[in-house]
Amino acid sequence: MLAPIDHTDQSRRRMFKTLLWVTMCFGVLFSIFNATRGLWLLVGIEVVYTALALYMLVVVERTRHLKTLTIVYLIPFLGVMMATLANPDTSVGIFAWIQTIPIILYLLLGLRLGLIGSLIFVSLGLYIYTQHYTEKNPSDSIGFLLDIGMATLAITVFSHTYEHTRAQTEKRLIELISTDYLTGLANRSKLTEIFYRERAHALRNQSPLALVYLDIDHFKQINDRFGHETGDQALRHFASVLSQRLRSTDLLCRLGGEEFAALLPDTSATQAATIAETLREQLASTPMMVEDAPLQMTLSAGVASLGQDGERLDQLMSAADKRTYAAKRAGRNQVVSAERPALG
Ligand SMILES: Nc1nc2c(ncn2[C@@H]2O[C@H](COP(=O)(O)OP(=O)(O)OP(=O)(O)O)[C@@H](O)[C@H]2O)c(=O)[nH]1
Repeated sequence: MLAPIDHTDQSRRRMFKTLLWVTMCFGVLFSIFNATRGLWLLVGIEVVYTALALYMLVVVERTRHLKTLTIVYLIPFLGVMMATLANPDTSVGIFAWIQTIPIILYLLLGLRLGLIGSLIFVSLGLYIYTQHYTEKNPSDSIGFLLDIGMATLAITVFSHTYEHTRAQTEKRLIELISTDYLTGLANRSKLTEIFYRERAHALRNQSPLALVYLDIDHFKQINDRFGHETGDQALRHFASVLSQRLRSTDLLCRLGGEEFAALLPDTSATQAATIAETLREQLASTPMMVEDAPLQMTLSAGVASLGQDGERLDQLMSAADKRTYAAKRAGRNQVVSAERPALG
């Protein structure tokens, strides 16, 4: 049995941990450095922040609210950075750190928050710079401001483009690993993921949840008689006919070969058997055209429901599979459920 797909962004978690380690190391170094210069307020802030980074490192691995935790950490992080920039005793070279803002924000928070955060904090950093240095040495500082402003703009554009491409690629990959290439339906791994989501919803709301196994009858004969290409076409036909009859909240998926399953939220076993019966009739009355002649397909189905047949997906699959097998043995082209035994 496949485990549900974990869409938690592992790369962001890793990136956040890297930032925490970097903050801790620099926190220690800067606090020693600032202590030697007698900047005790900064030393205090850096020590507290290093301790916070250490605490976050402990919780980051198991948190389910990674984005919130990241924002909670980043706001004081950027606040400390701004306070350091604003301190007239720090050197002008400290402004080079402004360039790390877009990289950190895009990699940790994604496109929208990355852009908003970068605009706010980069502008603020450059504003602080103009307040503290332009007046002291106007000729040097304008050039420096332009250099650092342009370099930071370039880094922001690169970070934005990189994050956009990465997010698109990730979306496409998730689509690919959860879709059956032949029919375009969801595949088994998507069913696993959606089942656990729907089960949580059903348990929370005390609502029913049903699973229907659907198996094309004598599919091998289609392959043997008309060839594999037509067999593939028959699978697509099956998927298309059944999809049209189901609700948008139902999930039809191809388990493999000529076996399919439909996950029906808010549906009792009795209702699911009626729906499966409708699907059976619809398929039988919608033949596929092969070599200009109609080819009728039929299906055998087995119904299982959450609670009655178990709590886990493998238990429901096993119950539905057994009932489908009973339908096959009883002559095919029929639906079997706990209340509706095989006929024949
Ligand atoms: N064309 C095509 N055939 C496939 C695909 N996957 C599995 N098959 C074929 O599906 C057939 C399944 O045959 P069986 O398991 O005997 O099932 P059946 O002929 O439908 O018989 P019953 O289920 O007992 O009614 C096999 O011939 C497989 O080669 C596929 O992706 N495309």
